[in-house]
Amino acid sequence: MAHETWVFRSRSWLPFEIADIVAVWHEYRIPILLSTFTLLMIFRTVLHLRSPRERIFYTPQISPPLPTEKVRLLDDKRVNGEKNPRRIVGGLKKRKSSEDAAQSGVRKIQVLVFFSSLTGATEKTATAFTEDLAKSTKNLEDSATTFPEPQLLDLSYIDYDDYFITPPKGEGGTQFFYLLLLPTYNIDTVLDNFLEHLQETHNDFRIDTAPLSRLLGYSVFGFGDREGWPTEEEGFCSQARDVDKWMAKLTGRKRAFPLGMGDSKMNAAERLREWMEGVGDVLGHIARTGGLGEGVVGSGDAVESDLEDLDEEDEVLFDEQKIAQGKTKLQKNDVLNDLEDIGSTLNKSSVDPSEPLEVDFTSYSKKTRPTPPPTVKEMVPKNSPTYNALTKQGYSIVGSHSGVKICRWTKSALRGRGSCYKFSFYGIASHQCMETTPSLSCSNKCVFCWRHGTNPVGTTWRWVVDPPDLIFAGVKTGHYQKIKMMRGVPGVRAERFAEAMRIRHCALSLVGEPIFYPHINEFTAMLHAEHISSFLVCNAQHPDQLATLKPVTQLYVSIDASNKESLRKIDRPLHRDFWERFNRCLDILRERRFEQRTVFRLTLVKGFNIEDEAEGYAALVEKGLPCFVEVKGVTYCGTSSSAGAGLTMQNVPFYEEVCAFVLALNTALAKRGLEYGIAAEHAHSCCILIASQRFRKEGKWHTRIDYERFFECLESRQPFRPEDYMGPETPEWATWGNGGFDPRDERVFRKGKNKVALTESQGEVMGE
Ligand SMILES: Cc1cc2nc3c(=O)[nH]c(=O)nc-3n(C[C@H](O)[C@H](O)[C@H](O)COP(=O)(O)O)c2cc1C
Ligand code: SF4
Repeated sequence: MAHETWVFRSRSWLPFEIADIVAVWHEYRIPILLSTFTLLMIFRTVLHLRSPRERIFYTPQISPPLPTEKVRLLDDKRVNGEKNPRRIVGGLKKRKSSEDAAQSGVRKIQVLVFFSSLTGATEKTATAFTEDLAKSTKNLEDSATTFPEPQLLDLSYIDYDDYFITPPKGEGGTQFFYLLLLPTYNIDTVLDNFLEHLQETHNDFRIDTAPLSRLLGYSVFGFGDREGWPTEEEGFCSQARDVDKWMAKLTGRKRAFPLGMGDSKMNAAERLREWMEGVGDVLGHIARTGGLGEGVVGSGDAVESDLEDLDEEDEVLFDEQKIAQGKTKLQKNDVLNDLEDIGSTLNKSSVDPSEPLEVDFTSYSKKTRPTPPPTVKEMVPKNSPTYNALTKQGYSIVGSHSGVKICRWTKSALRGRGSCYKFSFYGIASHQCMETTPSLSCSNKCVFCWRHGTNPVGTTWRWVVDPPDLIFAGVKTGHYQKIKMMRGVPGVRAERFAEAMRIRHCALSLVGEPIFYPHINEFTAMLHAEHISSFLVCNAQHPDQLATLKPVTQLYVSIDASNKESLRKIDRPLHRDFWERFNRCLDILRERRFEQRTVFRLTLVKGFNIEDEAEGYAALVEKGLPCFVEVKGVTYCGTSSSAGAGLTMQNVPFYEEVCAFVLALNTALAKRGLEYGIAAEHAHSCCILIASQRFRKEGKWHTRIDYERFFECLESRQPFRPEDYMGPETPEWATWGNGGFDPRDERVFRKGKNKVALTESQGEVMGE
């Protein structure tokens, strides 16, 4: 009854009956339920997509920094080097990104110094190091960048997952930079676990192979003991080297500075100081630019033979842009294309028609002499094929007619793999040598010239002349830039890298003819003012310029043949009076032999200038009386131009053939009563040195140079003789009969080369 009353009452004010609703529900409930469910799903999806995604790994916030002691107390799980199960935790967490920092306009760079120590030496050093670092990073701060105090973290106490699976999440978009100071132990220590962790992380298929790529960079310094482990092969600093390798992989090759290594009983403090300076420079660069900067495998040298030695995984590429673009190895190789290939890609028809034609003003009659072009143009304009070809080959073009490039020996020396023959003969450390030219143009087209086809030729200067200070500053910048690019290359030694940041020698011989440049004397004066020695090579075709050249440390003329016909065939000179010019240059050299060290450089090409020419060369030596005669086998480069000149591998002499020639020349010189002798050799680059007896004292050769003495002599403004800056005795290993390879360096044979078919020297490509 009560129910009826309620129904009745409802009826009185509702517009429809409840029974109707029930009926509707029964009829439409399935579509209603389905549409409600669909709407809910859409709503949920929209919400999900709009909220920021988070990676599944959890790592704690790291700011404010935890002192080492606290870290130790919080986590003593690893005290005995025990390995804990890997923790991978899921969950949605909003992460602060580095964009926050960008938004606030201030970049925060947190340096974390990791160390490990068993007997306490590394811990002590790392503590002092971190304190010093705190001071030096403060000096790098400006309104746009701050460096929170570097943190010192003991690898025995931290949880690796917090730092070595992904970088920690810093507050306010803090970015991280890792430094690792590590001893090496050939017994089981925490470092074995650490290395295992790095390796596992790299190989874990659930994790990105480079999960630490968000780091700004990293660098490792190793402590070892050379007394027990004298060489790297025997285990010197082996664990630091391994960590360095794994970190390269995990960070996506962000080795910010080369691995440093120090002998804790001998030189660790000094090596660490150099390494710290280098790391400081890199941090400064990051503070200024936000990144590690440009860099490619090697230096971009077209003759990048070293590349073959690099494990592909070890290659280092700093250029973030390139990484972002995902450049393939193929593309990179394309950039580093071989000189040879580039030479051939520059087909003859690609000569820039806008460039003035070569004109030999010296040999036209007045009547037929064409009028010179009215406007003075640039020798190598930026939009010319020559510019593109040269830059592709790894040259940095400075101004409009100068170039700089680091040679393969410079790179080899940076990696402790030997310097060029000039170290054996004259004490030039290749990693401190800059190869450059103030004139990319030349007046010969030598058959063996591997730059032929890409460099401009001409007999007179008819281009814009750049001021010497512009060239000097530009080539130094270009050289240092290329050295810096090497800092992430595996095997580069920190101490050599640090030394390389001070140029001590300049080889003016790269390509073209340096004395062609009208201000060559001002340019060499600038080198000397900075105590950079000068080795200048000229092609014996510009006697007037040679006559006015001021003393350089060592003056070369290229002697590519012993007679006129042979010279025409091999040098293919543009000057019609080339033989007269050549002879005048020899006369000038003879006059100069008591003012500076003079050198004949002979490049032997089998089938062109070796056979039966020893006598002819002896006659030339008698004419020029150089202090030294460098004899070198030609290097085959396989360019289309050399092939076009009929040059093949058959024209490359074996080292034994070069030795036989040198013996014949030595005999021919003795027959003429000339006082010379075979002083030194560098079999590795197929090069032998004949020296005047003026450079022999008490039965020992003194072919090396006292560079500081040279500058003293120069600065005294008094006349001086080459003997005045004669250096110490030529080292035993460099003298004739001993091969000439510095025993302190590691000898590396190029992979895939058939050592039976090629001599070492044939397999190597000379830097110049
Ligand atoms: C048992 C033992 C093994 C070592 N093994 C190596 C080694 O394989 N290679 C190396 O270069 N140094 C080796 N060392 C030298 C240490 O790495 C070096 O003394 C280091 O400075 C020690 O640092 P720490 O005092 O921080 O532990 C070894 C030293 C010891 C005591
Ligand atoms: S090859 Fe030439 S440029 Fe290279 S290190 Fe030797 S002298 Fe210097």
